[in-house]
Amino acid sequence: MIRADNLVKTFGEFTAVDGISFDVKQGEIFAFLGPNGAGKTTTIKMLTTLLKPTSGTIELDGLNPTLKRNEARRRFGIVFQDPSLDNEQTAYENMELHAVLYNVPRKVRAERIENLLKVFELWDRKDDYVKQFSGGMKRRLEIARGFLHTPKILFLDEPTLGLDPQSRNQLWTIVKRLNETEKTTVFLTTHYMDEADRVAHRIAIIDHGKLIAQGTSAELKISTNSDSLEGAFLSLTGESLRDESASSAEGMRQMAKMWRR
Ligand SMILES: Nc1ncnc2c1ncn2[C@@H]1O[C@H](COP(=O)(O)OP(=O)(O)OP(=O)(O)O)[C@@H](O)[C@H]1O
Repeated sequence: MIRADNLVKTFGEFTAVDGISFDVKQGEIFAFLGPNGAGKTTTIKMLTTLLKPTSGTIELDGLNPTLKRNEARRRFGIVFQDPSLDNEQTAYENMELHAVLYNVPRKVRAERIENLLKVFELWDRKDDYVKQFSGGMKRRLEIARGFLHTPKILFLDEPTLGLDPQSRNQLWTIVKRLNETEKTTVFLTTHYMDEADRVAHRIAIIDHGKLIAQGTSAELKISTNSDSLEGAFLSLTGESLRDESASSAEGMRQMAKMWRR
């Protein structure tokens, strides 16, 4: 469903993504796990036609998104780190606008919005302004919106950043359920190992722009002789996720991202 072959992205002299290849099957939840600055967002931007690869090829549902940009775009939904909801509109209005933009047929629009708002436990708040929502509710609404046009693939870039454990848990439970019922392929990035371990069918570990391992959580543990994903990660990278031993500058960057929500 998603195939990347020897994908490279350079910014001037700097190589942010350094020759990565992977294959995501239909219906799979695939996690890109890596520390801040590893190249996760750059990869997602290339996969979703927002950045042009320096070299390498991408295939999305059999299409080359660089050549068939609009056709490819119709097949996926994206939820980025930066919030894109309109705070001055209600939850329902945000959904409706997106449905119109993505040509969700008028006949099914209302039903689909109602279903998704119910699944994401926001139906009873549908007429409230988004500015009154908590961070967790906003994230749920963004992801509900991402599912609206029945995409074949949903890209989620660090969707749980800044959420409390309960909201993270709730969000993943819902995404997993939709992955099962709608068979949506999910490509997500995270730097939380427990999330990748719990949610993803397969995990790719990225660091300094390179994929250093990929497989199921069990495969990664076996190949590194570790009893946890964290142990596997440490064994593969020789370091803990940089975020966990964050420098003060990195800490501030994380805080800034959270407050922007
Ligand atoms: N437009 C750009 N120009 C120059 N450098 C960039 C640009 N975009 C990203 N980078 C650099 O590329 C590297 C990878 O960034 P990227 O955002 O892909 O990392 P990430 O793994 O998603 O991290 P985070 O979790 O912090 O978003 C970083 O060192 C970043 O500073």
